[in-house]
Amino acid sequence: MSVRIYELSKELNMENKEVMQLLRERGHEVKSASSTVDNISAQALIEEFSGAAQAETPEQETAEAAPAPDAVKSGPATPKLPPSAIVKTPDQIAQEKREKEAEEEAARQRREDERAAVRQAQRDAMLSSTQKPAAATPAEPERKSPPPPPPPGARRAPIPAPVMGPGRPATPSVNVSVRPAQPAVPPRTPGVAPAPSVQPRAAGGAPAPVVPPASAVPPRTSGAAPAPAVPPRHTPGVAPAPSAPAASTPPGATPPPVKMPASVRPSPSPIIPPSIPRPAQPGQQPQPGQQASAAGKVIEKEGETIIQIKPPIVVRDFAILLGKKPFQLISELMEMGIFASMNQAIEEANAKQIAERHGFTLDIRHRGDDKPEPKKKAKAPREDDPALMEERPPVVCVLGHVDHGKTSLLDQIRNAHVVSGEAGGITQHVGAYQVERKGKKITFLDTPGHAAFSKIRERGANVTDIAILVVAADDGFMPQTDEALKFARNANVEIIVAINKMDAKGANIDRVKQQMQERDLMPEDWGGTTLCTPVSALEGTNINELLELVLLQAEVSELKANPKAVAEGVIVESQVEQGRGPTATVIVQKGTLKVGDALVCGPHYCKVRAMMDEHGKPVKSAPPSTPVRIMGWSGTPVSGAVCTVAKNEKAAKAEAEENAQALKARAAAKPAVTTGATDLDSLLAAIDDQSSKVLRVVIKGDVNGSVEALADCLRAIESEKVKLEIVETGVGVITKNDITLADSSEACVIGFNVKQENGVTALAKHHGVRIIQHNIIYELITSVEEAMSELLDPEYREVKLGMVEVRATFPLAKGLVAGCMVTEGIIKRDAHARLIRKEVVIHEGRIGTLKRFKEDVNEVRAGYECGIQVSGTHDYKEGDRIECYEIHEFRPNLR
Ligand SMILES: Nc1nc2c(ncn2[C@@H]2O[C@H](COP(=O)(O)OP(=O)(O)OP(=O)(O)O)[C@@H](O)[C@H]2O)c(=O)[nH]1
Repeated sequence: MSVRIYELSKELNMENKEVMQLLRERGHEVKSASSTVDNISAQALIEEFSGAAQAETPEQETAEAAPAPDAVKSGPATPKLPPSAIVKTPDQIAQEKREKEAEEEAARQRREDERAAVRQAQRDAMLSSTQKPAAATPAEPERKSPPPPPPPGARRAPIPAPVMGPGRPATPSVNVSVRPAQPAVPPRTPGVAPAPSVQPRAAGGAPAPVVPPASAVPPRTSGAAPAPAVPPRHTPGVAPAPSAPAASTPPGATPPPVKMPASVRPSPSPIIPPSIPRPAQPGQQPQPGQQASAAGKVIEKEGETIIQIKPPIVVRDFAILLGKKPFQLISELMEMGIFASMNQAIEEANAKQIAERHGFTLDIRHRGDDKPEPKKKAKAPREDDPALMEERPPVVCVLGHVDHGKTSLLDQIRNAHVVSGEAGGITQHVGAYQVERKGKKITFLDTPGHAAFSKIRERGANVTDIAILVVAADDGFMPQTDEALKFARNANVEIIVAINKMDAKGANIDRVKQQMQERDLMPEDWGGTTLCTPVSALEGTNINELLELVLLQAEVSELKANPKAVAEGVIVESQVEQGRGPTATVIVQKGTLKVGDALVCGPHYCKVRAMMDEHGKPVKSAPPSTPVRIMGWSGTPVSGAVCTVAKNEKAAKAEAEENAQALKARAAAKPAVTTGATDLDSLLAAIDDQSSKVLRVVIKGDVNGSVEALADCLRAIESEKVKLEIVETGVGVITKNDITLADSSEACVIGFNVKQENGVTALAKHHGVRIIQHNIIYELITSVEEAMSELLDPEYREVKLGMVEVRATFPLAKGLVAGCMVTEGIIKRDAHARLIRKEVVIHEGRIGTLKRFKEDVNEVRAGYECGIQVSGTHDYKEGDRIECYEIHEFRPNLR
């Protein structure tokens, strides 16, 4: 219920202005005479002033109490209304209604503002209560404010307590004001006056000034005294004494819950429930692990004191965390040129700087930073878990100098006849085979011995566990034996030396052992650690002993792999097979490869269509150390590359495409060769380079490794006169496409150990493309060198044929003929001739006429006489000499 001011004025018999002034002094927000005031306040005013008014005008009361004479006259007496009753006209009611609606709207707005202010105040109070437990009561909303002191001279009625919501605790004393559940302060019950708000008492015991309405009070900030001009006595760490209430407690009112002298009052800590972590006191270094502020905390981690805080970093919160007083932080900020109030946020960089200055590490936790990490899936058992490892066959590589008997040895071991099938009697690519000895498998790699295949040999060494170094007993260590030893050592594989050809004439096993010793390969029987045995691949002597040594070494090395791991293998060789497409020989290194698996190897992928062993027999699965030939590749992967099993064919294809893109990008990123000449020398070199001849080639080979080896050999041809440029390399038969490519790039086709597709010869003839083919690598290299030198311009050299001496001259119809004696060599008709007189060449021409007696002849040898006529002259004299020679064309040397 509320009362209009003009009604109240009437009631009080006062001017509207006076009443409005009175109400404003009491903290009411009144705008006009039609503003309302709550019933209780109105009642208080009435009680306060009506007595005075009565005392001043007693007759007025009588007049009011007695019915008006007019009323008596005009009709029945109007019912006597209580003095506070107000009679309104319909217009007044309508006007009032409109005003009420406007008022309500304004009030609603005000309430929202107030609520926001209260929330802020509560937050502040919470912080300040944790920081300054005995701080003064927070600002109360307007309606809770005690009335202002009455004007001097005015009679005061007892001031009623502010209206409180049901169940709302009375304004608590000291620091518990914001904790509604504080049991020490009972809620106000109707009819019982609550304890008036306790105001901080100024030093000296003067009554605390009245707190102005909340709207007039700026939001309270932690550490700052509330609105009163005199701040409460307060020293950090010492709880300030609660001040006495401003007015004496009314009878029946609940006494303030905490009211003790400062000397005996306990420190604020007991008031703080144990569940609320004790904050750091301002100016006191916060202890790690202690929650210093609702906005953050200080923790100790790995010797570092870390402040964890959520943005925005408000000065007050930050000061608490730093163990500083807010004003100290504010002044520090000012020194940095930053002006911020306690409630303002500062930038993260500045906060970091300050934190570091005070020996803290600032950990700013942005939204989402605290999110718990997604739970990791249960760990799958590690592939390299020793418990999952199983024994696997050793992969053995046979290395050695050319013709020292590597293939013969393998041949003996597996009782096959590979040697006879090899072109030129040399191994030209890697074969992989598996043999069994005493129920245990051994995987063998047969590597080529020719120098051109050093790369393949190196690769062979890299994928093996044990290297058998074959040294011919009659030849000893040779350059490629040393090279093979280097590969084996680099690949960190165990070395077993097989001294082959022990049957051969001139075999000297001790000499080989001596050489082994020199190479730090001390044989076991000489007190060293290198396993070594003499063998004869030809006669099959000691082959079993050699296999025993391999198994012994494998046992010592404890070769194991997880057959259940994701399969992975190394490409030993790849090729394009007719009717099969690209195939690759792979040695499985871990896991078990199965038909249907999807593989990825660099830019190529494969859905394993079929797998075959070394005998061409199909196999369904290949456990570790098994060599298999795999069908289903998208291309020919590079030898030595690792292939892995992908989730499915789609994934393998996508990965391969990604790899291809990456390869392209890498190739594109390679710096372009600049031809810009910087000085005269380089300019000349550039001109020379441009004028130098180039042989472009398209290389086709039976297998990837051979093609690679051939390409390496061709690149190694050194010539300053002719350069070799490889346009394309490929595996498989020479196709029409190769011819077309060669034609468009003015290249020739080099085929190694491959056949031609039908129609290739005709197409090549048609386009004038040259095809150079051989099954033996070194012969092919020689042919390519010849083709290169053919590009060079021919050189011409004079070849002297003979010499004649002019003995006489004979006149003929066509002029003089020189009668000569051939003194050396041979004189040929049409040959070049030089007429020399007294060591001076007087004429050069050709032998036009050559006669023996009267007959024309083609040639006359030394010791015979002849008649010669040199074209273009008849000037012959006795004693002249005629030199006869030919001009021959020569192919210049490549180097
Ligand atoms: N006397 C004798 N001759 C052997 C023995 N082993 C191999 N040979 C001969 O040595 C020659 C070369 O044998 P290969 O097995 O082709 O030698 P390789 O080391 O495999 O040669 P590349 O394949 O070119 O690397 C052949 O003529 C063999 O007959 C042996 O134990 N005793």
